Amino acid sequence: MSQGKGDGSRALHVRVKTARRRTASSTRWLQRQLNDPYVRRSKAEGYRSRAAYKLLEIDEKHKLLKPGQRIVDLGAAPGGWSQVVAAHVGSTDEDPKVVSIDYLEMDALPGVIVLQKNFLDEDAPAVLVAALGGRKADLVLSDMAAPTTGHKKTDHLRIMHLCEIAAEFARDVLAPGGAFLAKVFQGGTEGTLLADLKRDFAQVIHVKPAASRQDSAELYVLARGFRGRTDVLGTHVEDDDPDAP
Ligand SMILES: C[S@@+](CC[C@H](N)C(=O)[O-])C[C@H]1O[C@@H](n2cnc3c(N)ncnc32)[C@H](O)[C@@H]1O
Repeated sequence: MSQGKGDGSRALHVRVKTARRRTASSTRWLQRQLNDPYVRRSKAEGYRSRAAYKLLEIDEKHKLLKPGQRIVDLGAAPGGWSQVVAAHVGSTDEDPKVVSIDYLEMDALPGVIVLQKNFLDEDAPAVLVAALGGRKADLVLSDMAAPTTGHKKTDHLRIMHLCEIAAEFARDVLAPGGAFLAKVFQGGTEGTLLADLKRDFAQVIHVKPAASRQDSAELYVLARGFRGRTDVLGTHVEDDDPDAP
């Protein structure tokens, strides 16, 4: 059946309204960027993202970063956190100590092995371990966030899923005493994830740096003092286990 004149003009009206809403939202976003002191600071200080200040603040308070550490940065693009950690640990191209992964393209950074790959790919952990040269890491960072859908429950579930997989990976690659810092959502980690972190790390806390927008539901879980790998029964696995990475 052919579309009536009324239907056509209604469709056009909806399209105009949608376009106006999109323009208004990009204008609001642009305005927020222009007014954001962390965006201005990152441009002035040469950081690729305002996110760099979240890690700098967490480190200032909790003293996470030390020279010589090996670090994995999950969800690294555009590279603010990688810049911060590479400088702190003294990573160089000759002896790279930082491995970063993102499914988005990320410009090269001195002292950082940059992998363009989806962390959820089945072979991603093996690729990361190979990039570490088979050595253990001292710190696993995850600032991974899937694009938001606007549906709070879906966004919460997606970010917590990324955190769970990141925590599983951290257990496999961290040296005893190592730490895990990951983005979570609103109420923070709970249930099995929190219980598992508390079992495997000496200290688990949630932190919200000032650079994290106050109106955002973002929060970070910081787990320190990794006790070493455990098997499915919760028994500790020795480090020289031939199956260990
Ligand atoms: C908030 S940004 C990270 C910002 C970064 N920490 C910085 O300082 O520049 C989140 C990143 O997570 C990445 N990401 C989300 N899911 C991912 C996945 N499954 N695998 C790899 N990267 C992912 C996104 O592409 C995005 O670049």
